[in-house]
Order: sequence, then C-alpha cells, then structure tokens
Amino acid sequence: MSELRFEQVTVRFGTGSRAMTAVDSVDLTIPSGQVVGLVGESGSGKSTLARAAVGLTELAGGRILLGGVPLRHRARGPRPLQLVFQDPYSSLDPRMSIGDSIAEAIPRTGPLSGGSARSAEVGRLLELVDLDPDRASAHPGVLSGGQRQRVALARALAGQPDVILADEITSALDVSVQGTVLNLVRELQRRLRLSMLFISHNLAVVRYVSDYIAVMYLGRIVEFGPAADVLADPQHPYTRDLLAAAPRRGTLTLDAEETDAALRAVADAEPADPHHPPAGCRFHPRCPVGPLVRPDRELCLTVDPTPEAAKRRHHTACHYAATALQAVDHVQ
Ligand SMILES: Nc1ncnc2c1ncn2[C@@H]1O[C@H](COP(=O)(O)OP(=O)(O)OP(=O)(O)O)[C@@H](O)[C@H]1O
Repeated sequence: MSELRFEQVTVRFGTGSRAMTAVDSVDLTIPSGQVVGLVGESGSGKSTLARAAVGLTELAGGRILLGGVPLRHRARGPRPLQLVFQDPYSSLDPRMSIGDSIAEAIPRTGPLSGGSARSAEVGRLLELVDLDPDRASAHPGVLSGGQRQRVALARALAGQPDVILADEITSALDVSVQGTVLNLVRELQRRLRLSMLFISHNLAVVRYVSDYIAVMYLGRIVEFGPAADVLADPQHPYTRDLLAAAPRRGTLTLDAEETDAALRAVADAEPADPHHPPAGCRFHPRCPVGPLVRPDRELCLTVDPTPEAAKRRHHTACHYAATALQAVDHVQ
C-alpha cells in the first residue's frame, strides 16, 4: 500500500513579526495508485506541502504517513517519495551526462548494484520516458526543456518510488510540449501504479491528469473531492473563481502568471497577506457569497470553517457552500 496521508500538517517560516504559517493543519490523502491534483494561486503553500513530505521542510505540527507508517519511522534505502520540480536544472547536474545523473539515483544495494545492471537500468529508464537509450552520454544542456523534464522523471523513477510529488513540472514548458509530457506522466503513473501529488497553478493541467482535486488557499485545503465532482459541481467560491479563470477543457493555454492574473481579476482583490491571514474564513475578504447570504457576514468574519470540512468524499471549507452558490447563480 502506498497511500500518502497528511494529518494536521503545519509548516511555519520566520520568527517574530515575520512569522507565517505556510501550511496550516492540512489533512489530505493521496489514495494508493491515484493522482491528487493540488491547485491554488502562488503562495498558497502547495510547494511547501510537497517539500515537507520529502523532508526538505520541517513540520511544526502533524505527521505524514506512507501506507499507514509515519515517514520518519521508515528505514533508509530506496526513496519511497520522489519530488520532481518545475526546473529540471535544479535536479540535473549540468556537468554530468544524463545517464550518470540517472545512475546516481539507482539504489546502490540489491539487484541493481553491479555496473552492467546499472547501465542496463539507465537504458530501461530512458526508454520508459520515451528517450533513446543512446542519448545516455548527452549532457542536459543539449536537450530541449521537454527532454530535460523526461530525464528528471527518469531520475525520479530510478529511486523506485511509491509516490511522485510533481511540482509544476510542465509550467516552464512550451504549451505544445506540455501535452506530451502530461500524457507521459499519466501513462507512467498508471503503468507503475504510482501515487501522485500533482501540483499546478493551472486547473486545465490539473484536470488533465487527476483522479481527485484539492484546492489550497492561504495554507488550507478549501475543497477536496473526485476530480469530476469538483469540476462539475465546485462548492467553494474560490474553486469557482479558479474554474472561471482556467482555460476551457482541452486547452492548456494559460501559463502560471496568466492564471494568477486572471484569478485576481475574477476575485477583484489582491491575495491576502500570509503573514496576517484574515480571521474567520480566510477567503472572506474576496468572497462574493457571504454578503449575499448574510450582509453582516457574521459567521464568515468570526468562525473558521475548515475544521468542519473533512467529513465527506467531496467536501469544502465554506459555511454557505452549496445553497449560497445557488443564490449567487440566481443573482447573476
Ligand atoms: N524557505 C522559506 N522561508 C520563508 N518563507 C517561505 C519559504 N518557503 C516558502 N515560504 C512562504 O510560504 C508561503 C507558501 O509558499 P509556497 O512556495 O509553498 O507556495 P506555492 O503555493 O507553492 O506558490 P508557488 O507556486 O509560487 O511556489 C509563501 O508565502 C512563501 O513566501
């Protein structure tokens, strides 16, 4: 079993007046062999959550379990979680051949410890990501962005992971290449039965690969559910903003910056300051729904809806989710 579960995970940065909670009491499960797409605007805490899972960032609270076992208790050896970044340059040493970079990530013990087994494995991994094994001696600098991202994927797979955390892996690629890399990711995920957290600003990209969608806002998960349900029947006003800002189904034409800009235009407000998150519901300063239901917004201003959220298969952290959204539709 390779279910990855975040339980009440909290990450803080800074001290004193610059202290901030980047990830706040997050509960999130990535079911075994499934893809959870994590979407939200810049600064919402998506990368921090992924970095916490691989131990690059310390937890201030909560725990992370793989197959029911807290991660810090697992024995060393093949790395069960692998993080793939937006920029493959950060994981590929430009001075090393791509074959050596991949070989370096193959476990040094077990059946792949011998030299010839390792180079055969490099060839197999390159083929797996649709690259010619003859390119093993090439350096990253001579490859296209899409090819480099394939190498980064091969390197991640070399660690024999159960879980891949893919952080904006197509954001730096031309739109024409994004589709082929996304197809490859989905095919590999299915073939190898990987569990995956797939992070992107772009809901069009997320919906392309995800079984479930989680929406993050100011360090919190504000909506979670099966992808089809979230897309067809978004419950949180922020998810509706995201959907309004996303390119239509089948296109991937908005990049990260454009998506953020579109989001702000839709919500007609600057993102909240993560150092001073609003009291009550964090989304209330941007929310079109609360004032429609109750002009004084008492509940929204004073009561944090998150703790009640995670009870159903498709759930949201909004006091007035479904009923109020119908009211907004009616007014519009
Ligand atoms: N090492 C750090 N030190 C201090 N603050 C940090 C650090 N890493 C992240 N942050 C802050 O934590 C918050 C969440 O950042 P994070 O990168 O996780 O967001 P994100 O949703 O992934 O956004 P982006 O897509 O822009 O990376 C931001 O306000 C960011 O400035």
